[in-house]
Amino acid sequence: MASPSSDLDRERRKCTFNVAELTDIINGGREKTERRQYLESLVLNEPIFNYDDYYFLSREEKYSDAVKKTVRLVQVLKQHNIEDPEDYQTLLKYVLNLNLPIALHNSMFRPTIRDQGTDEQRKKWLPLANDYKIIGTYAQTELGHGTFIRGLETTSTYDPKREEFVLNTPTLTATKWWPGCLGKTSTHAVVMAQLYIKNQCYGIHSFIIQLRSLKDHSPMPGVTVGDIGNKVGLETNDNGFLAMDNVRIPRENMLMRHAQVYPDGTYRKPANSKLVYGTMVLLRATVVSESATNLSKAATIAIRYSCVRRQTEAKPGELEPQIIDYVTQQHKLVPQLATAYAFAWIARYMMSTYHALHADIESGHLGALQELHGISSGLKAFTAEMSVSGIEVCRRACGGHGFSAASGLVSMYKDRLPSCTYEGENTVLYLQTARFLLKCFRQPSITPSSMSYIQVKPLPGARWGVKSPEDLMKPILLVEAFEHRAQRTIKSAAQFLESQISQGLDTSEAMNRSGIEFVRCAKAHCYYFVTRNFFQSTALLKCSKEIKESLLTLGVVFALNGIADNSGEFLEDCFITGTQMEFVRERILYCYKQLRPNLVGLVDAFAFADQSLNSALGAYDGDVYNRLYNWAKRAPLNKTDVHSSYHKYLKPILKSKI
Ligand SMILES: CCCCCCCCCCCCCCCCCCCCCCCCCC(=O)SCCNC(=O)CCNC(=O)[C@H](O)C(C)(C)COP(=O)(O)OP(=O)(O)OC[C@H]1O[C@@H](n2cnc3c(N)ncnc32)[C@H](O)[C@@H]1OP(=O)(O)O
Ligand SMILES: Cc1cc2nc3c(=O)[nH]c(=O)nc-3n(C[C@H](O)[C@H](O)[C@H](O)COP(=O)(O)OP(=O)(O)OC[C@H]3O[C@@H](n4cnc5c(N)ncnc54)[C@H](O)[C@@H]3O)c2cc1C
Repeated sequence: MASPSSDLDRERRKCTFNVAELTDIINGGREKTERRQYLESLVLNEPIFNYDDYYFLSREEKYSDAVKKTVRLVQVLKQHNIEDPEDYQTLLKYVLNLNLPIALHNSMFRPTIRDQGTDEQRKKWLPLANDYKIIGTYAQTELGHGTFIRGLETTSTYDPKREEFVLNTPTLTATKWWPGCLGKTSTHAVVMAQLYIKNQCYGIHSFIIQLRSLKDHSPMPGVTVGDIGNKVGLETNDNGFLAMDNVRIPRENMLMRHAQVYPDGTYRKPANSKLVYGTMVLLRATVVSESATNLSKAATIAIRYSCVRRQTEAKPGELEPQIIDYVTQQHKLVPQLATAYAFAWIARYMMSTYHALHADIESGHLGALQELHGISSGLKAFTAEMSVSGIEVCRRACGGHGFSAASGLVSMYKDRLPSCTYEGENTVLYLQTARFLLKCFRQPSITPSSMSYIQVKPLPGARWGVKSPEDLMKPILLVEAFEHRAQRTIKSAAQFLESQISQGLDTSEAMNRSGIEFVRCAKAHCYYFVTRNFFQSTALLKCSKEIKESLLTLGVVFALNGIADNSGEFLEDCFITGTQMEFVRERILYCYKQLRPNLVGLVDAFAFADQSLNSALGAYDGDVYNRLYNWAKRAPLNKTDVHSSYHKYLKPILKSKI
């Protein structure tokens, strides 16, 4: 048998480009790589951030271990004056392989105060939060409602005599349920509740509530709080429940940047009622980036492993091939790698669009709200869905060892799975994007330039300009296919909706009946958007010819697999012919061959530290079998040669006479 390490060495020698150059591109430049290396150096050598036996821990031990790591992380951040959210995100992405029990503090609690608090409120709360003197979460979802925010039942009633709000959980279904870090960690929460003044309801607003004493962490009077119990994954997180019984807070604890309640109870409404949903939009944009990172990790593990794993001699006595040389294996993994790159590029687009449009909104240009919501909803759903299913493809591609916790892919899959649900259930978000697409379809004046393609009506009888398999290497033709599909499905969704209305259905019923068409067009739009962005961004890169070629070929794989997997949608109106579809399949195979020598280089370029992959199958040196064996020997069941259950249960039946 060939040595696994020499297999990876050989792969690395075959790579046609400079891996470090590609790492810089992925990180966003040499300076960013150096910053990342500096941040890594702060934590990687600390024993506390060791994850070797993490997969053996119970739920409670995992939570406790995560709290310990969190506290040390906070100390490191303070010690080195690290305050930039980008640095924090880099540490989470590349070094710390877990969901912290302060995830919601940094990703939602602080941003909500920043975006929805007045200057005075920011001045009061942010220093406390930034210094981790308080730890907060975002408590919106209830037992009875998650998607339909307007249906939340928690109440916050203004008492003008004492200038206080009184918060209540009036029913069982009003109990807050799911908020991350709520159960055991957080001392405070931004709670979303229906605002009542003088018996009139003004809808959902945000309030800061103290959950636990800052002296001994016990729940505050009137607050019932706890962990909701075990889940599929995210064992380090104490997703919680919260019920409030006449919890009084000062008037100043309502976040009043957009809407105000004056001491006498006068209410001033926000310029747009959706401003209160702003933090969710930020998190949806962040999920795009998380989806890219995690799929990159999964592809790294599965591709390295597939280069050291050998199986099935072709002829008796011959060296068994590396499993990566089976085209069926390439057909599982190369599309995941291509998707990981496509998502890394769209994540960068999403974050810069978020910052640009968020700045517009801050300066009062509220039209940007719709655009940001329309773009981020669909991309969150699309990337979460494909990333989660891609991680599972990678896991299965590792055969039996993919089922071992030591693969790192099991916990990754379980922890990423809820990204399809949290921050807006995927179907619901696709429907939101579809609404926006249809609005743009009807009203050119509100169509952002990034979506102007919607205004071009697809020509009936239009045909794809591909004449040969070689034509499929031309980005312009690939993007054209996705553009056509998106235009056609948006138009067809609009027509479907109109047909339902003309049959006499009211608007909401007609919208419901059009839901499947809506989701179809939103997905088609997202595939187009990501493909176009991939080729546009790659074309702009200043890099070696070899890197550009590899990236373009990955883009072709992403696009061609998208066409092959959704072939019905391209064949339906005869835009693509059966012969062209044969070209597509032929070219996919050709691209796999082109990319084969560079597969390890393309995953090495992500430069994940072994610690962050925490995988016996995917470590840089490829020493898979020693790692698996040594890991198994440390398993709690192997602490003694004879397990206590032998004495308790087995022994009597083994010793009993038949
Ligand atoms: C070193 C220092 C460090 C420092 C750091 C400092 C800070 C820096 C931070 C940096 C972060 C770094 C951390 C990274 C770590 C990441 C870790 C991740 C951990 C993840 C944990 C997981 C967390 C998970 C958390 C959660 O899960 S939190 C809960 C999430 N829950 C949902 O997402 C509910 C979904 N449901 C809805 O979003 C709505 O309900 C609904 C369906 C839209 C209908 O909404 P409704 O109100 O009914 O709407 P309608 O009245 O029908 O109106 C409909 C009309 O409004 C429109 N419209 C609806 N919305 C919006 C909207 N937004 N905007 C604009 N318009 C909108 C709509 O287009 C329509 O327009 P039209 O077509 O009519 O013109
Ligand atoms: C791990 C995890 C962490 C979370 N963290 C937080 C947190 O920190 N803070 C917080 O407040 N919440 C949190 N949540 C809650 C989360 O945001 C909600 O679960 C999510 O928004 C989905 O809402 P739901 O559970 O009500 O699903 P439901 O809306 O009940 O969805 C069930 C089904 O109904 C369908 N459906 C619902 N409405 C419609 C519609 N209008 N049209 C078509 N189909 C529809 C959905 O597509 C889905 O198939 C978390 C959830 C999880 C799983």
